[in-house]
Amino acid sequence: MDPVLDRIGELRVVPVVVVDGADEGARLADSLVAGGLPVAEVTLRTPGALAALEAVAAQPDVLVGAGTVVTAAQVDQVVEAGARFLVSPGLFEPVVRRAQERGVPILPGVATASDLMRAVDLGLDVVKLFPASVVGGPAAVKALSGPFPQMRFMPTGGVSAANLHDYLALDAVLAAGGSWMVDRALVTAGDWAEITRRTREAVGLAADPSYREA
Ligand SMILES: O=C(O)C(=O)C[C@H](O)[C@H](O)COP(=O)(O)O
Repeated sequence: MDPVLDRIGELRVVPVVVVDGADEGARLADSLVAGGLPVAEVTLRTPGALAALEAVAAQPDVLVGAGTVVTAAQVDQVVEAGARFLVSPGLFEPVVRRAQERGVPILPGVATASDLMRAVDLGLDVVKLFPASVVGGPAAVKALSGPFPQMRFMPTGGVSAANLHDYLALDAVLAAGGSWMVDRALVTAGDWAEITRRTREAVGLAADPSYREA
């Protein structure tokens, strides 16, 4: 597997963040490092998302990716801003192919077996399951893994501290993604301490081996 995806698999949890501008990006990076989870998927959902991405990328300890990448042009923009992995809500071939041309791993969103067939055809071995809770949660991962035993998933959408273990217990799950640690309201309120607390809690949950026995 790609070394960046391997690293995501070691970290097991990927905070999905909505941050706007370099200042929020830098503070976010510090908060995640303080919480022991040096990885972020910076979504392209704010006017200052690229500046935020660059600020996170400037923190050498943090593995930064870009989320909500929906066009091939955005692939170029985020790679140039320093993104080391890309995440897309769906599977759109021009986006996947551009990422492959740029040599940056991409996790496109899948929700059906047909999406997975296209992912396999594109040579992918890790995908995002999105929106995970809506398409069936851990049961959907299990069911979709049947015909695609080599595929690994990053369920995202509706993941929280309350259900993280249900996903991480599955062998097919590389890591789980979600915004619960970095709620947008906490960012706008400047409550970086709460972001660090939630991040640390997620790290603790991911490190707790009890879910393996469930
Ligand atoms: O737009 C994208 O590319 C995304 O990455 C979507 C996010 O993964 C989800 O919006 C996170 O879902 P929640 O954790 O339920 O907030």
